[in-house]
Amino acid sequence: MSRSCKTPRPNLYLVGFMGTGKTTVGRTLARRLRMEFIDSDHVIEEQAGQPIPEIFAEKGEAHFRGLERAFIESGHPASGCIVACGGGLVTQPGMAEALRARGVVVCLFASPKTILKRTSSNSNRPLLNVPDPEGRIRELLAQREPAYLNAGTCIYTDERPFADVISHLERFYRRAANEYARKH
Ligand SMILES: Nc1ncnc2c1ncn2[C@@H]1O[C@H](COP(=O)(O)OP(=O)(O)OP(=O)(O)O)[C@@H](O)[C@H]1O
Ligand SMILES: O=C(O)C1=C[C@@H](O)[C@@H](O)[C@H](O)C1
Ligand SMILES: [Mg+2]
Repeated sequence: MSRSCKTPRPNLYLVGFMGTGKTTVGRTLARRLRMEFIDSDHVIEEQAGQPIPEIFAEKGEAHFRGLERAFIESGHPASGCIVACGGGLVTQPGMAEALRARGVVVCLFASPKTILKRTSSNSNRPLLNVPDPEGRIRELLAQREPAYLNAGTCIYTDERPFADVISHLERFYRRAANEYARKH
């Protein structure tokens, strides 16, 4: 607990596919709840001194997944944070359990069309830098869907104003944080 004994602040982990809003939603909610905001992608880039596309190109995806695992296991504070996780982080074996042991987990969802629209304006996602990004999104989403569904409570974000997603998440977190504190 990072604030007061009356206010449990377990970490909130936001997981889900690229472009579902983990970073933007997480940053805004953290400001509102006065929690620290951390983005696993940003921490990894900072520590590696390289942007993610370069890490993928020079060291490979498996190396990047190892950095994500190290970040979760020992690279961030134990409470008081909203953690936007990289899109593939929770799909690694054992990672959903590791997140649930450390806090509240919410998965943001969106349809392939929405994801395509939200990710098309930047090239910082090496897995989508391919000739047919929509096909790649569909393929990866189908592979990953079981892992996302198993990770935690899901919130659908299609056609949903940003403010709605944030208030829904805030209500859910307040309830889940109390429950988490009772159990831990
Ligand atoms: N509910 C929403 N409605 C409209 N646009 C949204 C919504 N949520 C996020 N966006 C927009 O989608 C884009 C991608 O969002 P964001 O970078 O937060 O996704 P992400 O889940 O963190 O992706 P990644 O896994 O690649 O880091 C941003 O431009 C953001 O403003
Ligand atoms: O979905 C994924 O596998 C990824 C999502 C991004 O957040 C980055 O973590 C990276 O580009 C890989
Ligand atoms: Mg992000």
